[in-house]
Amino acid sequence: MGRTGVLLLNLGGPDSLADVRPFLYNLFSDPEIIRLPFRWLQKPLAWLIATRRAKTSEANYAQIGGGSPLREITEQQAQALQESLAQEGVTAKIYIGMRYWHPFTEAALAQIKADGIEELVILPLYPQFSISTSGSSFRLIESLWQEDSALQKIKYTIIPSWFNNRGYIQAMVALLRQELDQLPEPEKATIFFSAHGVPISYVTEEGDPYQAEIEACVHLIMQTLGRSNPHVLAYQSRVGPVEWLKPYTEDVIPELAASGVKELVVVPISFISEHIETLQEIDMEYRELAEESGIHTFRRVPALNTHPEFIAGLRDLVTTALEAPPYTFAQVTHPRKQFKLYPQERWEWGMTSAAEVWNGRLAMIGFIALLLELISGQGPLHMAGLL
Ligand SMILES: C=CC1=C(C)c2cc3[nH]c(cc4nc(cc5[nH]c(cc1n2)c(C)c5CCC(=O)O)C(CCC(=O)O)=C4C)c(C)c3C=C
Ligand SMILES: [Fe+2]
Repeated sequence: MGRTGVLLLNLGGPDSLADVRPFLYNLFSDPEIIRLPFRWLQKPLAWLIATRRAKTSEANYAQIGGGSPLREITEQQAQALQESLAQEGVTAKIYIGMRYWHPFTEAALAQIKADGIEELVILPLYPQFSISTSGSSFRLIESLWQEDSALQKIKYTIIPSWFNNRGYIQAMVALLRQELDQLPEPEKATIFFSAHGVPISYVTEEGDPYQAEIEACVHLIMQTLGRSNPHVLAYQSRVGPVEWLKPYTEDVIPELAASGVKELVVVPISFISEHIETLQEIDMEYRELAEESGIHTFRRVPALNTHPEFIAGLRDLVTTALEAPPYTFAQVTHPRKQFKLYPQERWEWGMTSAAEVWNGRLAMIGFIALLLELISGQGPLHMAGLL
């Protein structure tokens, strides 16, 4: 076996409050996060949204100590994974590639080349695949691969998602059980699975398997738990005006309270590390909402971080991937329809479906603007003397 490396992928988070705005700019510059018909619009719009959002986002990060703990926790996970692999006789160097903040994926790949890695396992730290997370990182790595002959010499394999991994499920269940058992009547509490949302169009139009993998994961956790607690699944962290996967966490909490639920145990389902969406959004915002709505017990299952069963699960994923035939970028396709899940459909001139949609939207905007101008008697066409 040649020199082996494992590349852990994650989203990244600001290390300090000063990093929040540039981090948001990087995030919104990604076409997998905001989809626009014209590439040239992406950066100016990213700048605008990052600038508008920075204040709220900074205040949220200030509430959790002034930055994201994601980098530190990921480093601990990398260390634990390296040790666990070594115990199984596998010598591997672990690299961290964040998508939107340090240590960036580009820097990790440069180090992988410098270290002369010959065999690489690419492991996203997202249990469920989404075009917006693992897909975005795969797209970036594939494009870097295509333009670099040194990278092309590395034998690589991808693990697209691992929501059904044994160690992961068992660790989730162990933590959930621990939390339930601290209640006077553990079997009565409602288990509330809260997943990070994505725009619904990713699932319905682009074929993102994210929702199906989240639902399958919830099913596996409940099956392994083997208890009859009532449970619900909802989606949190919505950004922007478009419709996201439903139901929304902030709607379901008061609905449950209104139906008489008094005890909630929240399971953050799409996150394996503590970060802003667990420490601030769930622990502060949703807790307050729950208490205001009349829920008297609100507990949150901790994120996995370096839970030993979870790390053992990651180790098994790596060792299995090293033994199996390589799984390549080209194989990350829609589970049933066999089209590639990333890169997203790019804007193409001509009679494409994207062109039809955008022509339709622009025509509607133009029609409404004309109508408003005719009703109000004011507007650019009047100014130009055309009306
Ligand atoms: C499964 C995990 C995640 C999915 C799916 C996801 C999609 C997604 N996220 C945004 C917008 C934001 N995400 C932000 C931070 C953030 N998101 C995830 C995970 C998923 N995102 C992580 C791990 C983090 C980092 C958290 C940290 O501790 O720093 C942010 C910034 C924070 C904030 O201002 O709220 C934004 C914005 C979109 C639009 C999206 C799908 C299209
Ligand atoms: Fe996010």
